[in-house]
Amino acid sequence: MVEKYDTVVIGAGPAGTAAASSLKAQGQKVAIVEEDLWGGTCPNRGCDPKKILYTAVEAKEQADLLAGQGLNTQSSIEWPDLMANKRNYTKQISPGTHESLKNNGIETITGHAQFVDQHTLEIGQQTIEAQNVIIATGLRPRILDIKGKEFLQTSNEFLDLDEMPESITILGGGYVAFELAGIASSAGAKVTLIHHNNRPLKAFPEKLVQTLCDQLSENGVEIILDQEITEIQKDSASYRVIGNDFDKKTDIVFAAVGRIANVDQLGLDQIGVEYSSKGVKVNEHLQSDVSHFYAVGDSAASPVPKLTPVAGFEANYVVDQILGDHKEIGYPLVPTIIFSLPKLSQVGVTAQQAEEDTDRYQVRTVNVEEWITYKRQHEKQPLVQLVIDQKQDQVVGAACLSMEADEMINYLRLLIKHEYSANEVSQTLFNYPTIASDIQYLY
Ligand SMILES: Cc1cc2nc3c(=O)[nH]c(=O)nc-3n(C[C@H](O)[C@H](O)[C@H](O)COP(=O)(O)OP(=O)(O)OC[C@H]3O[C@@H](n4cnc5c(N)ncnc54)[C@H](O)[C@@H]3O)c2cc1C
Ligand SMILES: NC(=O)c1ccc[n+]([C@@H]2O[C@H](COP(=O)([O-])OP(=O)(O)OC[C@H]3O[C@@H](n4cnc5c(N)ncnc54)[C@H](O)[C@@H]3O)[C@@H](O)[C@H]2O)c1
Repeated sequence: MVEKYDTVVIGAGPAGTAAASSLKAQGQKVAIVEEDLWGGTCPNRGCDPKKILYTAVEAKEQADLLAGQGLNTQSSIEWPDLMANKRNYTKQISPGTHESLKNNGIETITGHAQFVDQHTLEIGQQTIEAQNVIIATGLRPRILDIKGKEFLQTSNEFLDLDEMPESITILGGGYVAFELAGIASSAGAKVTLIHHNNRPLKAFPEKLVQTLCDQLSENGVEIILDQEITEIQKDSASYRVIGNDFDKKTDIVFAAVGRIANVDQLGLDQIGVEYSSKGVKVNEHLQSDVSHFYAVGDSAASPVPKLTPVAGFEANYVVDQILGDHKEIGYPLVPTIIFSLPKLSQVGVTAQQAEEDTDRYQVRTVNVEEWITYKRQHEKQPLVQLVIDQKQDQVVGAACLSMEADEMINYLRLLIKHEYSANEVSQTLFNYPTIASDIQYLY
């Protein structure tokens, strides 16, 4: 007999598990299908393991800045120990997530989901039916279609390296490329980052990106711009990375050139659900062309950055839709961050957007190097950029390059969202001297 469910969720990452758990809690009969690791990218091969590695390199970099300033330190990264620390965390994620879904009364099915018709899907030998479908299958790393592409590795392998090689080359100029470059360089590798045009991290302000690149270069990362790589060759124990006028030997090559949606092998074509490499085409209710098929998180071609908090937000929104709410989705302000060395984060109206309407917006960039927060840490050229709406006399956007950028942008996000005026900020008392108290001097 074919088992029937109210909702089937495909993919057990942050988006899928959040949707399945909420629907079950609301009394639905729910199944969730996962073909690989329960918990998905973020806790197994993304944010969390990356942050464990980053925590050690961040501590090392901060200690290095204080060397000779009263801190005796000879810190270095013991990669195998750090990797053991990471694995100790990640090893319990998949079984733990699976167990918790089962304990919540959700039917968990391991395997690759494939649609037979608009209500029926097969997972191996098993066939199930569902009234509603939520696609939450995430993204996978894009591999460049070049000669020798079989030699390219991805962030998946980087985050599970047994040893840090002497030299590594990273192709790409986005989130992953800059985060891996910082970690590997701090762990002692000679890192080369190769980007195909002259504007890496193009969603972030040019001045801050340029300063980040300068600082990485000073710390030994070779950043090569405007170089299209056409071939990877294997040379006994190493590789050659080859471009038009470029040829470099390296121990390992990573492709960090974007990610593509895992929606091309679900059998969606024959049932009329439209998709592209960006994900399932969705309307403002996160519904596909087939109205009972929803897509959430990384596998939805929605107009927002593909991040864990966004995945959770979209999952909760779709749960409400399925349970009968019909309002259009309205996204909150989404802060973004690159965990590079230093961190680069932004929120709200960007400097690029501001430049398109200079009557309305003013951009103010402040070098906060002399401020106590940064002086005591001996940070080099920390920058904060504010975008001010001159008509409303309100800060509407912010970007920050510093080791404090994560929390600084979290605070600024709240002030922007709640439209705090400079006067209100000056009337607010924060612990001093902290990142929060710095904001009073910025406003
Ligand atoms: C290296 C790296 C670092 C990152 N760091 C951050 C960070 O610091 N902060 C942040 O907010 N975001 C970060 N992200 C992004 C974050 O991981 C994703 O936005 C988040 O995981 C999206 O969740 P999701 O549930 O949509 O997709 P995923 O977490 O990718 O989950 C999708 C799941 O679907 C499964 N699946 C796919 N196809 C099928 C199928 N046919 N049948 C069954 N199951 C299937 C997959 O195996 C996977 O488990 C990072 C990503 C990477 C790669
Ligand atoms: N801290 C975080 O929140 C975090 C960290 C890692 C990943 N992520 C998520 O994962 C997604 C994927 O990250 P990503 O870095 O793989 O993709 P990305 O889209 O951020 O960057 C890809 C980069 O590769 C470049 N590129 C494309 N083709 C190239 C080529 N032939 N040679 C060299 N460079 C080339 C692009 O111009 C772009 O700069 C991010 O967009 C983000 O949603 C988030």
